[in-house]
Amino acid sequence: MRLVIGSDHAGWTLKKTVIEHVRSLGHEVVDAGSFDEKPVDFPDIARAVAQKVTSGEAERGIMVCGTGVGASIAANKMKGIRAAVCHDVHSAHQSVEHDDVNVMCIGAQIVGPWLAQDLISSYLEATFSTDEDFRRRVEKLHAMDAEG
Ligand SMILES: O=C(CO)[C@H](O)[C@H](O)[C@H](O)COP(=O)(O)O
Repeated sequence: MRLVIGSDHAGWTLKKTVIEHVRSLGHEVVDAGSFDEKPVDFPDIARAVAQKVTSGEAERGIMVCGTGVGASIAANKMKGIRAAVCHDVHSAHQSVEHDDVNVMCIGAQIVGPWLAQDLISSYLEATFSTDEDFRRRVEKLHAMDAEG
């Protein structure tokens, strides 16, 4: 899978671990920044991550900020994005299986590198269910996007 991965300054250190882990699982990474510890506004990086997902340049995204909250709010402003903060393994895979989440957000001030790697493995192994209930619900999310 091709993934776009971004962070703000608060997530920058964890992003390096995330990228290494994703590559070790055999996935391709597009690095959307940030590239150092200089303060950067999370909406700018979340926008770049979201655009690479909605354009098809990447299949899914991962965003790391301090809490994951700002990143998920920002990414969800973009049409076609279903972003979620996932700090437990169950949410990391169910968010894809049931909700077709395409940007997972992690808070570097909340989870350590080992849990982050488990979250990412669960997220990447999961696929969207073919169950019609889940498909119908996500169709309703698409309809909400279209309403603006
Ligand atoms: O967690 C975040 C947004 O939800 C950000 O990554 C920042 O950590 C948070 O906004 C605090 O900002 P600061 O510039 O790092 O003090």
